[in-house]
Amino acid sequence: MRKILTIAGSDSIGGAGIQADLKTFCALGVYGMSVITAVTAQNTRGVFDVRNMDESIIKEQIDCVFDDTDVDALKIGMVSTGSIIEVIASSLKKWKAQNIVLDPVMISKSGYYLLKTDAINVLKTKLMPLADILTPNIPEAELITGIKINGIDEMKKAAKMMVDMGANTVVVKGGHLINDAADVFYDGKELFIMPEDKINTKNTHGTGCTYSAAIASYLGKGFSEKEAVLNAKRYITTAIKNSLSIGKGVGPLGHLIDLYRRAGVDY
Ligand SMILES: Nc1ncnc2c1ncn2[C@@H]1O[C@H](COP(=O)(O)OP(=O)(O)O)[C@@H](O)[C@H]1O
Ligand SMILES: Cc1ncc(COP(=O)(O)O)c(N)n1
Repeated sequence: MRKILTIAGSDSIGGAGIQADLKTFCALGVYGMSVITAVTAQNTRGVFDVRNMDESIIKEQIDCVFDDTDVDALKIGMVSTGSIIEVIASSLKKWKAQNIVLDPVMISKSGYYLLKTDAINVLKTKLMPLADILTPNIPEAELITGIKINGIDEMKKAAKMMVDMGANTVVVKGGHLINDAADVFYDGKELFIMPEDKINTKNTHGTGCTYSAAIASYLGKGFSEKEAVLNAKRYITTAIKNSLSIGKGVGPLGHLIDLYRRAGVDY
């Protein structure tokens, strides 16, 4: 069985972060492992408090995992501060980690700053070059590149800019577009659009987390970057179509293993 690691924050309501990632790993038939960077007190209505783990326990969690077993792929989600980013970057280099997906989580759907603004530069210089695939949403791509993104043309431009800045493959996610949910893939050579209609639901808590966890799962199973992203796009679309009206706000996605089998999602 392929072994996939998530390095991310905990979400008490179970829709985003570590919890979304482990549910995705389970549904996609891979073995999930976790390094917790922060504990958030949040629900479907918002993030109410955050405690970052200290750097030493983050480093020790990473060392414990890599010292004990191979890691076929990993994803990085919420990393709040520059010093947390630095410890993760140096640990991943030390263990020669491969198949790294970086979801540059910055602001939650409810508007909470999960990454300190002064840490964006550290993320750009220390983590972006280590990642095989970077998956910013539109506001994150705007903060990384400094350009305003209103549609597909600017998503393409931003993807190219991020590759020029040292990213390897970039997927700019279009979940924040008004009437569309197309994503842009660019690996420095091939650029293509993954078209998708916008699903009419308010329950999209943890879409970015789930998508990056699915990409990591498929990379770990040995799919090419392009195939991993295309398969993950089918997974996230199915999970949003089957999202759950749990809680009083933005509800979570449906990670139901039988559902993906029935939808023909490739294991
Ligand atoms: N309402 C929706 N209908 C269909 N796909 C969506 C919808 N919302 C988000 N997505 C898709 O979910 C994935 C995550 O995107 P996004 O929501 O932009 O990420 P984030 O959670 O980081 O803001 C992308 O593939 C995006 O196109
Ligand atoms: C621990 C954690 N990680 C990531 C997100 C982003 O998810 P979303 O953009 O759906 O709020 C979150 N809310 N909480």
